[in-house]
Amino acid sequence: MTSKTVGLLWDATQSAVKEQRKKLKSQSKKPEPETDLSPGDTHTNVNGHTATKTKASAFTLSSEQQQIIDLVVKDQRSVFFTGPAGTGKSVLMRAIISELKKKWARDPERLSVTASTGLAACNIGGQTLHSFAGIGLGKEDVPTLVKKIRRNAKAKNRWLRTKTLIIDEVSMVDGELFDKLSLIARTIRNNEFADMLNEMRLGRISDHSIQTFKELARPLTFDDGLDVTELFPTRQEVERSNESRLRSLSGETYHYDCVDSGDANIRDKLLANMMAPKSIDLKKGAQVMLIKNMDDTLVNGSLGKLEKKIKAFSRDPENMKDLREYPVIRFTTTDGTHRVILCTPEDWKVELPTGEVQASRKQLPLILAWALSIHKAQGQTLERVKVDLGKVFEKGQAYVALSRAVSKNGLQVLRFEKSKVMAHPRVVQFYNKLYSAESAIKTKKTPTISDFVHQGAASVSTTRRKGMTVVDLDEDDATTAAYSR
Ligand SMILES: Nc1ncnc2c1ncn2[C@@H]1O[C@H](COP(=O)(O)OP(=O)(O)OP(=O)(O)O)[C@@H](O)[C@H]1O
Repeated sequence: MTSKTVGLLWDATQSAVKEQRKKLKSQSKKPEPETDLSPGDTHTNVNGHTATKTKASAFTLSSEQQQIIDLVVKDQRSVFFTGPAGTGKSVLMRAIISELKKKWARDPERLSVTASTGLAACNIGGQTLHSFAGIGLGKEDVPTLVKKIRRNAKAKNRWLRTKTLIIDEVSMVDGELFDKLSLIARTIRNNEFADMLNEMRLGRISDHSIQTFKELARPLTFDDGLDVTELFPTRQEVERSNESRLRSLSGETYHYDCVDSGDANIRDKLLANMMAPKSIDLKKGAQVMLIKNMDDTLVNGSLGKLEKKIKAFSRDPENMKDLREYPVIRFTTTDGTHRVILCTPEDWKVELPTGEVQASRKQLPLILAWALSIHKAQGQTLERVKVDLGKVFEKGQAYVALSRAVSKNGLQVLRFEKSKVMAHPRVVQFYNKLYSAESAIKTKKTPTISDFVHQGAASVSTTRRKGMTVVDLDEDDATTAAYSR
């Protein structure tokens, strides 16, 4: 074998690949002495290992092989590794694949194992690069190939879902094809939804984006029995919606009150904006949202359904005698799988900068989630969102609501109108006043330390303006800017 590529190497140009090939030729003629790899190296040469050649299962990987595995698996670097015959490239490749399979065990689509030829692909249990890419022979130009891939749901999904791409025998991939693949990757993996939101934020929404938003009026259905969360401008609308959905469920209501502590004179005020509610009513079948990060896949914003309640001790060591019934929730996790969790009360604290706790609330980390207020949704990212723009939204609120969605596939928009989503003119003005750090350096005199020396209260703001752009937000701007993140 002559060469391998692991990782997303789409930024390599044809000339860079040629350059690599030249290097490889000279390297395989005259092997270099073994060198240490620094974590920053992404192009590495596998030199001869000293370990005796035994069965794959019987030997340990050399430190050089292990370093390359770490670069790929832990550091997630784009890595090109190669070396003369018999230096352990295939063994290393198998080890990398096995580590990556473990890493993506819950989401196997994230790893794509490919090779330039059918035989090589077979050897590593993968598919050919052409078949992964869905490009046939790949002779057409890039726009035609992109259209071809977009028509093929499976191929498109592979391009979108893959996080790590392995290409074995990469030296057999023609440089021109490599450049085409790089361009295809950039075109297909480009996040159209992020661009649409950005246009909205800057007040320059294109006709194409308007049309795309209008197409999002279609209803969304999911096979895990969970519904979209509808975002409303007011709390009253949220309560009405959640209460009516809860009433429509039959069965017993489970009521949970919070336990607040802290100075009674101020704690209500301090805890007023807390996500965790003072009390919550639940029923079997209720749609809920987790409001705390539990681990990597169960996060603030995860949606779930109440399955039942069971008797359990509170996790509070002081309340070990508190044998209460707590809800068991079936959550859909960030990786699309399901987890069934017993939810017991959690703590939320309001602290002074010194760490002193002023008030705290103990409550289940759950809220009803058929409906949510824009205010509470701020700062959340949601997999499934419904926004009816026919309702009254304040300037900037519609943008916040729509930008809560992770993707347009999980967003339903009713009664879309361009005028409803445009940013506040003052926000647009604010963004127009900004320019890049690079141009700031080019056009402005570089500040010296004397520019920052305090020269009396009255001169502070003008002194600061010498070297950098300071855009003062008055209260009004600050509010609208906060709404337009
Ligand atoms: N860490 C190791 N310790 C001991 N033996 C090893 C180690 N890595 C590889 N080997 C052995 O070295 C031999 C060559 O390894 P391998 O087939 O991976 O090399 P290669 O670089 O892919 O070679 P080629 O380019 O010829 O296909 C094999 O017998 C393999 O079992």
